Amino acid sequence: MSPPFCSVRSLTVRYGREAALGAVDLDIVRGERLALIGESGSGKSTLARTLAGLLPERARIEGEITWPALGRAPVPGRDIGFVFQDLGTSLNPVLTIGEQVAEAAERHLRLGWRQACAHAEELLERVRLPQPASAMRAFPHQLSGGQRQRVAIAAAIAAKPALLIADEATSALDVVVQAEIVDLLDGLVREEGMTLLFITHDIAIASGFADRIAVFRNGELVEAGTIRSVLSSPAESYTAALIASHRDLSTPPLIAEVAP
Ligand SMILES: Nc1ncnc2c1ncn2[C@@H]1O[C@H](COP(=O)(O)OP(=O)(O)OP(=O)(O)O)[C@@H](O)[C@H]1O
Ligand code: NI
Repeated sequence: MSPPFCSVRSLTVRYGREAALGAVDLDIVRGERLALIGESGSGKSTLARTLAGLLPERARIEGEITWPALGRAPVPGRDIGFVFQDLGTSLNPVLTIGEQVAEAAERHLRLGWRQACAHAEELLERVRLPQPASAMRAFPHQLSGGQRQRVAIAAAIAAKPALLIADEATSALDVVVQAEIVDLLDGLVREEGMTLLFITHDIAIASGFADRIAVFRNGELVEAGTIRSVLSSPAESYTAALIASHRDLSTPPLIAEVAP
């Protein structure tokens, strides 16, 4: 067996007195699409931010995170790309789409500005943004929410990160656009061989395309396993309740797809 991409051991994270994440053990397999699910406040984003080195300074971390497949500590932005939920804050309103994606390429790939702009346009094509050449000159407010999220994804993958973290990246979008973005992420990680950490509170979205699922509650990892095993025989009553609360999952065809 190849070494895990990332190995998390006894990870505890505190912002204040209480642990936001308590003694989490989790391996992330290279190339897998791992979904983190769980209700609001369960610690999903805390785990993602810890991996990406994006915790606030006052946060205290105990435990160990190693990157066996990488063989060194990841450089955030270059080895790990991050896409957030908030379509407003991840893009700068006063910079053009082209400038922001090119800036990411320039910074992480050490390209000259002209090359970075050419690369940015290719990236906009890769995320299937309509009319990438003219979109380069557009400002964020001129795009739809789904288009802005495509731009954020383009910036996140500019340096070809080994790990892409999407934290509720589709939650602010309507259902049809959500599905398009999930489809895009799925295609990109397959083509680029990226590992995807997909965070959602929506178990239906997670089960639609992820390989494995990790269920969080109150800062603890409740269970982790393949989508098939977790959906068909959840080990924990909490997971069973999450599944049962989702009508789409308790009715065909999804269960039929998942059942052995
Ligand atoms: N920057 C912060 N400062 C203080 N407490 C925080 C901070 N970020 C998160 N927390 C707390 O840590 C706990 C875990 O929060 P976290 O954001 O990781 O959960 P989550 O599963 O991502 O929730 P959501 O689905 O709402 O995004 C919560 O109790 C939350 O209030
Ligand atoms: Ni979150």
